[in-house]
Amino acid sequence: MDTLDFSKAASVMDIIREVREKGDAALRSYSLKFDGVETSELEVPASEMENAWNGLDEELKAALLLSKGNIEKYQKTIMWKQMEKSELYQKVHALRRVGIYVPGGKASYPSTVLMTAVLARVAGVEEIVVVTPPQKDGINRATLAACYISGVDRVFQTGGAQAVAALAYGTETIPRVDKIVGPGNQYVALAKKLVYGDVGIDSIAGPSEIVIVADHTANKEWVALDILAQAEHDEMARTFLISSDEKVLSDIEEELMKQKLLQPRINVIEESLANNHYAILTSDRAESIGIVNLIAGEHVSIQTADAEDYVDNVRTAGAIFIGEYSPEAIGDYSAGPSHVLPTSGNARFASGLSVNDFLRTNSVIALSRGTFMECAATAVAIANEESLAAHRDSVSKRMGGRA
Ligand SMILES: NC(=O)c1ccc[n+]([C@@H]2O[C@H](COP(=O)([O-])OP(=O)(O)OC[C@H]3O[C@@H](n4cnc5c(N)ncnc54)[C@H](O)[C@@H]3O)[C@@H](O)[C@H]2O)c1
Ligand SMILES: N[C@H](CO)Cc1c[nH]c[nH+]1
Ligand SMILES: [Zn+2]
Repeated sequence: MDTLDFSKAASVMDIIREVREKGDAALRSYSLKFDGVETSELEVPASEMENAWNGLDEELKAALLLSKGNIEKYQKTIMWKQMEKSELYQKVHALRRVGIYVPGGKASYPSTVLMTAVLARVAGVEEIVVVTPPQKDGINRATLAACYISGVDRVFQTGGAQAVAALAYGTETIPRVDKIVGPGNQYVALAKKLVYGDVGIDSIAGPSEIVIVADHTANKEWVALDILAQAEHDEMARTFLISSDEKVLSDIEEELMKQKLLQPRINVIEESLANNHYAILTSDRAESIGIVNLIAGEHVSIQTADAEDYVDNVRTAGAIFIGEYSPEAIGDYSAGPSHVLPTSGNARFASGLSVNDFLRTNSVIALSRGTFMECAATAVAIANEESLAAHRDSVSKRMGGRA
């Protein structure tokens, strides 16, 4: 399901062009325009990261460290391994410099720092640069503290499409990176799409989404809160509730209307629910699974008696949360896998961010004469078919060996 708003693409293109032409001056002027903040200094001094960490209360410090530990543990288990050298093998390299977009428009996201920078560190990236929107009272303390414990090298206060352009092309102050990762709103997502090719990107991780399948065994209050937890991110956040039981749908919808009134971010929630919430009645389990796969949502949460059975059938999801004790919010903060996940149907072809996004590979071809001879005649035949005589001769001359 395509949900990027392309009517914004022209203005995003203008922003990118302006940053390429005017560099830091353009960043300052956009910060004033979109964030209402004067940014005479674009870089946050490294000492502020350490000070922020030292000033954090002990409970939050412990929480961030535990989350970091779980992220590291999980990412180490899934990291590509270096193959043994042989005649044909694949070599794994860490990227040299990466840029991380940490959102900061409607909320602060220290968790996103952990869910991105820790992965880059595990991969062995040499330099990690963070960009995040400027704030009137300075960058959020917990975000800076998370940068400190995650091993971020430099933090710049600039957000939106302009920050993505700065990372893609470099400015006087912000270094050009090899790859940009991290989630953001529509402007960020469109900018990443536009600069791709000049720089690597992870995937389009835009406004949050959840697809919940529930049956009569689901706890309606918990499900309602799971819906609200995504709706509170953004007016554009999309939430889907699927059930083959009409009463389950109506009970949960009723609970949702009650629960939303207790939420401090009610304004964002109401707009998100009004425009982007769907309650879908299906005829049976098979139809529910079909719809889940069609939506290809960022998060799929299964809260049914037979939740385990869904794992093999749900093929398109950023991440799958099985059972009532795997709420999506636990994945946002502390389970281990990154919460940076593909949105807008991108789960049809993209995966969630992992340590392997910070690696690249190249194949190595180091043939002995014997192995060369095994494939030489094939190469000559195909080169002839392609009428590429120099290719043919490059192989055939070697077939006779050195004089
Ligand atoms: N998919 C994921 O993995 C994931 C994870 C965390 C957050 N998110 C999503 O990230 C998003 C964060 O959005 P946010 O808005 O809070 O922060 P953000 O940092 O993504 O966007 C804020 C920036 O948007 C730019 N902007 C705002 N209005 C603009 C305009 N009219 N024209 C041009 N630029 C404009 C400004 O530069 C501002 O600094 C949410 O949609 C949330 O759901 C997704
Ligand atoms: N649910 C978001 C991804 O869509 C990630 C997040 C960060 N903090 C809270 N939630
Ligand atoms: Zn969330």
